[in-house]
Amino acid sequence: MTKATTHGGTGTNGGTGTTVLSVEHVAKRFGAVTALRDVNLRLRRGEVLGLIGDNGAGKSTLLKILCGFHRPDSGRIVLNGDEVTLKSVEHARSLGIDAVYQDLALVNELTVYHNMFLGREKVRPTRLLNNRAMRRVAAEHLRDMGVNIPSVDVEVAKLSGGQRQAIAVARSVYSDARILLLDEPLAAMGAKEGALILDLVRDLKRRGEVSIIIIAHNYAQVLEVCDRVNLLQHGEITFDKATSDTSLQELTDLVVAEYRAARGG
Ligand SMILES: Nc1ncnc2c1ncn2[C@@H]1O[C@H](COP(=O)(O)OP(=O)(O)OP(=O)(O)O)[C@@H](O)[C@H]1O
Repeated sequence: MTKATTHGGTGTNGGTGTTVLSVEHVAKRFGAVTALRDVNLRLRRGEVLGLIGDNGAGKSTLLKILCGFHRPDSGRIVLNGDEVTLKSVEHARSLGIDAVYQDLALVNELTVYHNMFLGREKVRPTRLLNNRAMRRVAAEHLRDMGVNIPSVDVEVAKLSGGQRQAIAVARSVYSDARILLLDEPLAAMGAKEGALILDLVRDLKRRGEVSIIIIAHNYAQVLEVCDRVNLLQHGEITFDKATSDTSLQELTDLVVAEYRAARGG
């Protein structure tokens, strides 16, 4: 397939956003497996970037590099104009990059408000907050973000997958995350739950403070919520367009072409 990568092109998210994060020639191998060959990607301020690609294309590996979990073998990561070496998940978080995974790292047995503060003490000291204050702050923040849950006193285990996901996203935003990485946030969710997350992403987009990379397999949802879409194929970004310049048909055709090429047809 012809590469259509146009990094830094216009026509995305108004075309004016400052680049907050760039990935330059990033490669990563796991033993004999080359997960990422030569990835180049840009994320602009306030932008929602959809990352699509077949199973095993390297999407999760890329996100894990960006959240400090994996180190790239080569290449550069530039954050707000400065090259950074992300040493750990905590380090990336301290720089404002936070990932929300399917398993979410919420503690099911704890209440919503405890979870809101869990493990985030380094970012925003909460030692001085007593339980009552934590409940109040958590409730205010969730309300402010439009996350509707019955009460911050309920155990996370009692909430739906969509509500749990929303709390994990709200927690990242509360911890001052400026770049959110969402790995298949809509997978295994019903239409109603998925809509909750899509609404939350739209709301964050409206505020314009947070930039988001979202891995998704449902192209219709990608087109609905993202400003731009990048396709990762065999460890490289091979397609980069504003969602307004592409279509469900084009994205589907790309993936079908890849499938046919892999089958030798
Ligand atoms: N920790 C690891 N050790 C060895 N190989 C790995 C590891 N993580 C990923 N890989 C391999 O790297 C390649 C890319 O995997 P990755 O999970 O990044 O793909 P993906 O695009 O997220 O796929 P999916 O959509 O199925 O989640 C695959 O071949 C995978 O088996």
